[in-house]
Amino acid sequence: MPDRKCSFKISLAESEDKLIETVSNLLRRCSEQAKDRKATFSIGLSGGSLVQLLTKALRKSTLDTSNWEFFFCDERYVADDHSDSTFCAYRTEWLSQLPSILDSQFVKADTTKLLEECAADYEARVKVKLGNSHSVPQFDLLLLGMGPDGHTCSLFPEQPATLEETSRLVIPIRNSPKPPPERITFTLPLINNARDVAFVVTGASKSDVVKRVFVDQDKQFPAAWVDPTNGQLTLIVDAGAGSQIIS
Ligand SMILES: O=C1O[C@H](COP(=O)(O)O)[C@@H](O)[C@H](O)[C@H]1O
Repeated sequence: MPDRKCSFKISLAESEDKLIETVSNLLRRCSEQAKDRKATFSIGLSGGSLVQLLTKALRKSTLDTSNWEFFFCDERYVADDHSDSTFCAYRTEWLSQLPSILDSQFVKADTTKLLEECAADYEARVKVKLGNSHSVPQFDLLLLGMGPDGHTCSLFPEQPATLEETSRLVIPIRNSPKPPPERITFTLPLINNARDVAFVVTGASKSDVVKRVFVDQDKQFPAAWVDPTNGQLTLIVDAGAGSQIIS
């Protein structure tokens, strides 16, 4: 098996309840560690299936989220109230289910700007919020999903040049193979500078790609490029997604 720079842990959950508990425990550990360092806990969110799972994990936990700041690892380039918007998905869920989380805790992209500007502006917002002491800001935690094609954030296998980005931390995406076609996404320098990065992947249809990404580390899949330089990588899977990695 190829080497990783980071420490890597797999959590296989036998039921949805166990998976949600595992995500809650991760949130507790990372937010408590952040408390020792600074006033806020910075967490980058992904969309898709993670929205429901994270909502359940936060509801189950008794965590005080008042000092948490929620960013978006990728965002679809649509209006804030569009059904494809990841911000809209979280806001809609959390308004009713987690009303203590305020709109002001979301650091979201301004999708009224032109796509290029939207990406550059979001990078600037991340830098301002997380401080400029490091040339690449450091998130406390990034929660990532992975598609059946091995994409993560909006880094797709059909667009390998996006994996070579070394200077920009947030880039525009055009012609995304998965709709909607226009998006913005964190790039590898920002992702791999996080303290903790966790993939949450569910469903038997992803079992093959889970093995190819996390066991074989097959670099044709963008998710296989996630390897936090000084951080912890965690894979949280259910029995379906993890069925080919159980030894
Ligand atoms: O389009 C996206 O897909 C991925 C994976 O979504 P899932 O529903 O298969 O979990 C998601 O992580 C990303 O944020 C989103 O923009």
